[in-house]
Amino acid sequence: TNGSAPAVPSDQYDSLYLSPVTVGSSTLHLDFDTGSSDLWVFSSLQAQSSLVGHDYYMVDPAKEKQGYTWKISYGDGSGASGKVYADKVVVGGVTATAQAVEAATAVSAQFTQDVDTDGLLGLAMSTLNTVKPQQQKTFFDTVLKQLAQPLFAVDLKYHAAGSYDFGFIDKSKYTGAINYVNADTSKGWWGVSATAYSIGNASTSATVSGILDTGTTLLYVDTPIVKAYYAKVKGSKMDNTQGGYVFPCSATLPDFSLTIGGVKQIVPGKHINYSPTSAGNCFGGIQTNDGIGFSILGDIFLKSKYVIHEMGSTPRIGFAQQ
Ligand SMILES: Cc1c(C=O)c(-c2nnc3c4c(C[n+]5cc6c(C)n(C)c(C)c6c(Cl)n5)n(C)c(C)c4cnn23)c(C)n1C
Repeated sequence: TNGSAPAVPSDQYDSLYLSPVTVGSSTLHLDFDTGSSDLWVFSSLQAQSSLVGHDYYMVDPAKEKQGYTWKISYGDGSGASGKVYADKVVVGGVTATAQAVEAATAVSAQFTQDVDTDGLLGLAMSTLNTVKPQQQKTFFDTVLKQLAQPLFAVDLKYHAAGSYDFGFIDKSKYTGAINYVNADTSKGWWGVSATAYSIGNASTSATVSGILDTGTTLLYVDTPIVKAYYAKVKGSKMDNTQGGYVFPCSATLPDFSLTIGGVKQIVPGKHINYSPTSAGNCFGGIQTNDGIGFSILGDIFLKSKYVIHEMGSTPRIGFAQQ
């Protein structure tokens, strides 16, 4: 089988993308996250006050995996925890009959406030799943054998609805060749490395090691690269109150690229204006990875590409131009 689900921006800045998923008998809107490996949902186990505005999973005690718990924290400091159920999960017509569904008993304020997101669906390696006493499989791992091809493809778009394809490559979603590189899955993520970056049409050799992460809004790279980029943006500055580089919203932003597998993967300058700040500037889509330890190729990087994640005998990543 194969299937496709839409990926709809949750707000006008593409802060995150939401996809409809049937969990048990409810349809929830989940944030598909290639940077984590838990499928967790808002649930009837939470206080009613936490559920206002959310769709949520009505737990069925008969489906509980007794004694199983989960607890996850994310790069922005948010987190959630709860209990585990085995239930039917359907994404774009692809069905997992007994998928581990992690029902929240507690979620951090960032999630309660974001009333559109009913949970996350992890698409990294199952080795990062947080369920105890026994790690559970991601949705992709659960359905892998039934897929026509062992892959999913990510088609996030700039200020528009894209899609996630499971089990097939949709030729209508990209132009030109697909450029494949081996993925480094040793740390549980979809890891890639670049051998150069370019700002405008000036290219510089550098090793950039990072992970593809649909769950992260921005593009986080090494500080010297970030400084070199904003040196080309008139009026840009590091604004500690905003927590990153900002610039006048009227500034012209140069294109940025990372060379992966010998091919320049270009991020159009337009995509690097993330959103206006409260202080009348605009917040940059490229920010420093200080404190993270590696680069994170988030939505700002992904939304100009069609990215195939193939879990074959050797995991591979394929990049194509949208
Ligand atoms: C190391 C790292 C990250 C690693 O991932 C990261 C990050 N970047 N976007 C997100 C996340 C998101 C996406 N997300 C980003 C948002 C931004 C930038 N803004 C202003 C809002 C309102 C957002 C919402 Cl609701 N949601 N979600 C839903 C979760 C659980 C995230 C966790 N971390 N995260 C940051 C900020 N940092 C430093």
